[in-house]
Amino acid sequence: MRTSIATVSVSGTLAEKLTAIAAAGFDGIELFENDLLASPLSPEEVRLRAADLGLTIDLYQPFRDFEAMPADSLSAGMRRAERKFRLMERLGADLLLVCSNVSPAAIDSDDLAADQLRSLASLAAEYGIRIAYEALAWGRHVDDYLHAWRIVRQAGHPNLGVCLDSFHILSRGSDPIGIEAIPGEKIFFLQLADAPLLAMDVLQWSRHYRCFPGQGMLDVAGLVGHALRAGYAGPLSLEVFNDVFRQADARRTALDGMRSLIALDVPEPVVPSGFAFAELAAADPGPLGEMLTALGFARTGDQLWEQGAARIVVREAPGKAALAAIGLESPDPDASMARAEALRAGVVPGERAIAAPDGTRITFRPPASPGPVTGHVVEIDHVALTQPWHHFDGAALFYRAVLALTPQPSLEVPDPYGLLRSRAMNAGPVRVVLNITQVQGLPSQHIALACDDLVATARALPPGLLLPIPANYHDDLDARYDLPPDYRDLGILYDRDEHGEFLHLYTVTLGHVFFELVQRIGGYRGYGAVNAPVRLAVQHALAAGEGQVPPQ
Ligand SMILES: O=C(O)c1ccc(O)c(O)c1
Ligand SMILES: [Mg+2]
Repeated sequence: MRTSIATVSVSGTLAEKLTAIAAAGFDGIELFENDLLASPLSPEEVRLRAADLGLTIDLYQPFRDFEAMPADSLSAGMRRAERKFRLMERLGADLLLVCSNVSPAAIDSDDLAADQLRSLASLAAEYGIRIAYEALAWGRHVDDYLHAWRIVRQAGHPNLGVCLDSFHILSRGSDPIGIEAIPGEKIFFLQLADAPLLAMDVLQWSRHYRCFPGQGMLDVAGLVGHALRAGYAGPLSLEVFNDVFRQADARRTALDGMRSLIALDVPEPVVPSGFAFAELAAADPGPLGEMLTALGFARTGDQLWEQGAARIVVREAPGKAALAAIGLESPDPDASMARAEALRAGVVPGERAIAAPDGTRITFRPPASPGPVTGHVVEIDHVALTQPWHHFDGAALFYRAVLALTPQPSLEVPDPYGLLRSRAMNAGPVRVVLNITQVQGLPSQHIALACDDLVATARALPPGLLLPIPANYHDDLDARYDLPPDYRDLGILYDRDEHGEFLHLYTVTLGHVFFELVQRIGGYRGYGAVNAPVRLAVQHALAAGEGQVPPQ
């Protein structure tokens, strides 16, 4: 299918937007009026620029507050429309989006709306232009797509159809099945946007938090299916209003948008079945090796450390210690790689690996048998990756679309200097936690190792390896739960949910990485996020050289 994107979805001047959109491989654009108004390019120049870049102008928008107005404002509306039709001739655009009226002056009459839209469509026809009528979720009298369709049907003009927008439909909780009752040729345009589930005014939600399909929690793919079954044959067009995208790099955003459209279309994902390994790199790998030894790992190869099914590769490379790569076990590594490439993942030159947006290399391996049992570590429980704030939605889309992980709701965690947003993505035992940092944030990643007995593990660790946890934390824990005194003595953090309990502790940070040791008891599903503020505060204090928290 043809792909399109509204110019409002990416940052920059109109010229920059066009360049970024073309570079990502889109076929066309929805030209937003404000982008044109602010552009020094004439409509003819915009038309030429788009054509040179291989882009068609699929839609011009928005045209507001036209229908169902008192009779005396009709001529002003028609005059305004005629100017826009002439403009569209210059642009070479033949589809105008008309949003349902939000004006307090609008009259609650479908007959009037249909009559006036019929007049508009007749005038448009003289210019070879068609009108796509869209129900805004906050429209004054028309806020539902089926209502908009009833008015279009009543108007009965060949140059009048509906524009369906997944956000307006799904945000109101309307059932998209009704789309299948609309003849495909009367669906003039299909706009796609996802959104996180937020309890807020729908206009604010739409104008600030829309995101690309797969980045939020709406079933955009299901809605596209209904439109295709109705016979819709126009472009799949992304229309995203998002405060972060307005500031982020346009090329990156446009590529994310393209990836989200490809993901709607690619067949069955290849779901990874486990972690094959995590790879750390450091100019001086010595301290990493020492820490792994202290954690009970056996060195089983030149660069390989193993314990149970947990495998850590330690490589010498310039820079401070950092997480460089993740190996995922795949039932079909070649198919995983092919899917990643189809979804425009960057392939690392000379390697069978792809690069995640945060730079982490990802490779796919067939499942392997576990290594030696040398301690209580059983496997890698999760990997936590830090993302810059403006890459968060892009990263979520990458891990969901390319790696077939299922996103969990975002959590917000207070940090001494800001708020950390955290979102887990998982597929069975493969768990990746994306953490957003703020400017002052600590750019650290961590590997969480699952243990079968955390108390025994902690007892065996040499002093100085663990992050010291303030006594206040354990005082509060004691107030809430009746826990073994070992937890306080060993600095173990604790959480529970309706499924079970979670014990965890953290090592000090080496370069940009630290380890977490975790024990899940009875199906606990989370990641101890309630305890993250304590960890972050202690890490900040240590990084600021505020010395050691006094031993308890
Ligand atoms: O927020 C708006 O006003 C607006 C305008 C045009 C659209 O297509 C839309 O979905 C929303
Ligand atoms: Mg829309």
